[in-house]
Amino acid sequence: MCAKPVIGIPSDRRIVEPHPFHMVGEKYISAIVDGARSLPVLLPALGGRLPAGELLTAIDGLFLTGSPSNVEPHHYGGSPSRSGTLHDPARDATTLPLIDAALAAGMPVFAVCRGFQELNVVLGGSLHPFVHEVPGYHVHKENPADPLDVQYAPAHPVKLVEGGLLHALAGRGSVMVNSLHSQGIAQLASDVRIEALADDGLVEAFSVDKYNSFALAVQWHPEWRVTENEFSMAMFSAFGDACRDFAQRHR
Ligand SMILES: N[C@@H](CCC(=O)NCCCC(=O)O)C(=O)O
Repeated sequence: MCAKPVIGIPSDRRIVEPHPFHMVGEKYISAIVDGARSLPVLLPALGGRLPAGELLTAIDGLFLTGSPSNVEPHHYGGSPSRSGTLHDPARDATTLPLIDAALAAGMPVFAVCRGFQELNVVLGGSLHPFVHEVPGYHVHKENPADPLDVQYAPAHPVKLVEGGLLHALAGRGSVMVNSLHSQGIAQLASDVRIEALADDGLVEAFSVDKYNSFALAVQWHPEWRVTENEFSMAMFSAFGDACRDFAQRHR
């Protein structure tokens, strides 16, 4: 039986008074175990203290999670954030170079929510910090006062673009997705394939073909109760298979 691929999950750096911790939400870890059928390895948010090339030698795939923190706007030429915006510079300093190196190495990459936004920034795109304040766009963020089951419940449909990976995995042209984000794509990166659009026209998923590997980013949260959602399981299973193939070719 072939060994399971090892999938790196970069951590957030958060202060649990008075100490800094590096952490990943359990639902992301579970989705790699149960959906991708792979071994999750949490990567510390140490930035340049652990060069991206070194980290990549230990993994067969890269999974970028969501986070309440925003990518700092200086990474995409954006205006300074409003005061009180939560940032995580240690995560930015870790994930942005790591994504670039993983793509260049042809390593499979799967990105969710903040991870979706990071991938767009790495590939030259930009973000709206408050997409609901942009004329024409709907409110895409959750109500944090709601119970988690409500926050992560299906919130709006997305149109899956025919000929794309998600359309093939879903076997249909539209799915309902959850929605827990304030930021959204302003300028979509170049050389990517739009995979899904919200009914207000916001890009909700894209893939990257030019590196001849699995590189998929979605704005919603397929990790939420992954085993209960056939489409989510199909995404994580396809990602795990791509990582398995990468491991066999590179280990
Ligand atoms: N901060 C960004 C990204 C939002 C995001 O990832 N939300 C999920 C946080 C909780 C979780 O990990 O599920 C934005 O506001 O757009």
